[in-house]
Amino acid sequence: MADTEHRQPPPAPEIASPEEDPNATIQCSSPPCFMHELDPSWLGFMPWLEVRAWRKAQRARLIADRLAPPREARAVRDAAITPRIRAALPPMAGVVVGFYWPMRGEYDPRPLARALHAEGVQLALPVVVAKAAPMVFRPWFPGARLVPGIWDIPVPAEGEPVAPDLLLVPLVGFDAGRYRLGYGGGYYDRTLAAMPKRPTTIGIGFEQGSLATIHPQPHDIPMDVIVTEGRTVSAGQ
Ligand SMILES: Nc1nc2c(c(=O)[nH]1)N(C=O)[C@@H](CNc1ccc(C(=O)N[C@@H](CCC(=O)O)C(=O)O)cc1)CN2
Ligand SMILES: Nc1ncnc2c1ncn2[C@@H]1O[C@H](COP(=O)(O)OP(=O)(O)OP(=O)(O)O)[C@@H](O)[C@H]1O
Repeated sequence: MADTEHRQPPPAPEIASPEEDPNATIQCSSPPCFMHELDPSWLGFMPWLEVRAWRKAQRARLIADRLAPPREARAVRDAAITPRIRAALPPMAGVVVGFYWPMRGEYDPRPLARALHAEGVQLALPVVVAKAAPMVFRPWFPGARLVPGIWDIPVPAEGEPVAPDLLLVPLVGFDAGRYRLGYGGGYYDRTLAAMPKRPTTIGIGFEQGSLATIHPQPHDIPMDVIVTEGRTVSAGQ
């Protein structure tokens, strides 16, 4: 009877185990999965250990690359950044600004810090007080006594910690989501996560540090604004 034939289950596919016959053709109801052949970064979920290794390689490449131009060319690049930071600053009355003491070819924010100080703005520098812990910010003013901190970066020798309302944050790299690549200590992320009132963050980098993605992780906190010698990128742009 035709009806009964229709109810017959389809013939079982002939599946030979690879041990039996490595050339056997396997019939499946859907194509075999090929996800494992794709670059995990393309899929958007590179595992953390891979991300960490990738970031380490990018840091080394980007730091060497930004130090490559002669000093004069780097000064020209810095000079294009200063007015962009100025334009991105909110009204500064009563605002505490955290900046940084530059190293390894970072944009030099010290002239801007001196100018802001002359305008009555209170400034502060980050201090690593313990490894893998949030940083504190100590007041800075021209002539403040500085001592070597982590990596020999100068930090104010004394002063009660202050809470910045605005942070100038150095970037090694950055991406289209305004996520930041730093030096791999996680210090800014930890500090921002621990601050009761999140300050406005202005990330400062160079165009050579632009990456498609830094493969942001749950701990990565994006910058509010990113300034380079060629662009100012804010939320909603
Ligand atoms: N000019 C400037 N000052 C700054 C910072 C900065 O980025 N620029 N910082 C911004 O954070 C803090 C210092 N940042 C540091 C970041 C990482 C390591 C560190 O020990 N890195 C490890 C690598 C970690 C890893 O890859 O897992 C190392 O080099 O061994 C030290 C200091 C405070 N001062
Ligand atoms: N809020 C946090 N709490 C605990 N660990 C954190 C936090 N933020 C970052 N980390 C850890 O810090 C490490 C480094 O992070 P990441 O690669 O993002 O550093 P980075 O932003 O480039 O460094 P830096 O800010 O020091 O320049 C990671 O192992 C990460 O898990």
